[in-house]
Amino acid sequence: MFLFDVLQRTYTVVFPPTAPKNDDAIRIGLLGASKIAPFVVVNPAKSHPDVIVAAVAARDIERAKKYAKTHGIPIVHASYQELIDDPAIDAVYVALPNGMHYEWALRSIHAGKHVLLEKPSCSNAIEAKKLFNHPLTTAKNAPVLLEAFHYQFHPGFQTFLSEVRKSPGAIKNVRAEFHLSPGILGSEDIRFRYALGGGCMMDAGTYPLSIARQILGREKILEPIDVRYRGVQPGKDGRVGEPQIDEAMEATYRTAESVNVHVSGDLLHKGKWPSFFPASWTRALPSFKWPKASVTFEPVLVDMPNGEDNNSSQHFVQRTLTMWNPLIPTFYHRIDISDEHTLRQGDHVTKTWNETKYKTAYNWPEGDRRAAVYKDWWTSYRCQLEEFVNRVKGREGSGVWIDGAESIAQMEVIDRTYEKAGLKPRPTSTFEL
Ligand SMILES: NC(=O)C1=CN([C@@H]2O[C@H](COP(=O)(O)OP(=O)(O)OC[C@H]3O[C@@H](n4cnc5c(N)ncnc54)[C@H](OP(=O)(O)O)[C@@H]3O)[C@@H](O)[C@H]2O)C=CC1
Ligand SMILES: O=C1OC[C@@H](O)[C@H](O)[C@H]1O
Repeated sequence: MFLFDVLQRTYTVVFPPTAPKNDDAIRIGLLGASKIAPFVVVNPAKSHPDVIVAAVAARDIERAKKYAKTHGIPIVHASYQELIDDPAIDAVYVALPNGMHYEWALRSIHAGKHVLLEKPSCSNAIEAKKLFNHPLTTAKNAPVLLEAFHYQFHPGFQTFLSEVRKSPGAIKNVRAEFHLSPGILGSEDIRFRYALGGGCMMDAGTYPLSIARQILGREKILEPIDVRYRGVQPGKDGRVGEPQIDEAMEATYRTAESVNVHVSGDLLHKGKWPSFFPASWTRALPSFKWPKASVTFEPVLVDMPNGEDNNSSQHFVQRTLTMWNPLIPTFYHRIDISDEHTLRQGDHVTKTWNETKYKTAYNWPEGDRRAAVYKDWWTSYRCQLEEFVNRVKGREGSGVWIDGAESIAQMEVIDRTYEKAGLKPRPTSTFEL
């Protein structure tokens, strides 16, 4: 049954049912013939009655035409500006290099288009403040602007968060990681270019950081206390080796409440094989790791369990919550709720045992109004598109949203992390409007 469900969800993700389009469907244009747009917008739009992917623009018109043909997009524009000036377009998806997000999001809002903006929202916090606090963005009837942290829109991550909120004890440690295996990114990839806003903390690392901040609550300030990175070795795997680029990064933060936060990202995860293989064999071999987030709480004193009624004993429970695969949850994810029980007499531990419950959430809980709308096979991108459209249309939506203050706060931590590492925050665009 388990394997059948995985295969069925996966099949439906790849071949989604196509919805007939409503007359007032939102017409989205793609800025850039990017690799990611088919996953984030083109495929999810097929099953959405209120979205039509109407146009694409690329720097090279021939490339745009080819892309349009592959993905069945009717209009091709010769430049990004031409697309955002097209009155037939209501919204744009900005999947340009990070260093171009600020300028093209602002230009699009200026042209009155709603914007789905790839993460990270900008190159740094200076840009993020300018974008999200711009009078064009904050005006009463301003277009919708959303940083595309897709994983937050999936019921699986929201279920994990609600487990965090209802767990006993204060949060003690948070750990989150996302490591990409080699072979996914080419040597010329935008992620290895400083001028384009590249680096691991701007890419794979931005997710675990965002997840940790979601777990803690956005008002918590993360102060980096130890940041290490692996730079790109020039010439290695054909990469240019820019000195400001972090190919991998590990950062430890502390909050004012003394919570320890550990975030780890890698654009080229290699060599982490079981120790019975000699390290000299495996050092250069690609390795795979599931994206993961975990939270450990302080132990709390609870009632004695039945049958252990000893007045001089105390019963403590310490919880650890783990979410496996918060980033691509539709195929498979799991939430482990693990309670470590300890009976103590004074300083003496008399008994310990562990209880673990497992949860998954491919949809909202049964009976919840949202469960009637969402489908188990919806990817986090499809969920995100649903909420973007709900906002544009002024509908109620799931309640999950990422506002400008959140996007700014995320960029502020990224900047502080680079500074602590001894690297420069990513460069600020000179574009003004
Ligand atoms: N939400 C998610 O899961 C993911 C999000 N992303 C984000 O999406 C964005 C794009 O990533 P991805 O699709 O992987 O990247 P691509 O390299 O495939 O796309 C980037 C696009 O930017 C355009 N571009 C404009 N100027 C430049 C330039 N100087 N150098 C290179 N490209 C340029 C290109 O457009 P043109 O077609 O005009 O040549 C290209 O299509 C990034 O912000 C990334 O962080 C990426 C992957 C996953
Ligand atoms: O989801 C993702 O996976 C691969 C990354 O490089 C990318 O930018 C990210 O959004």
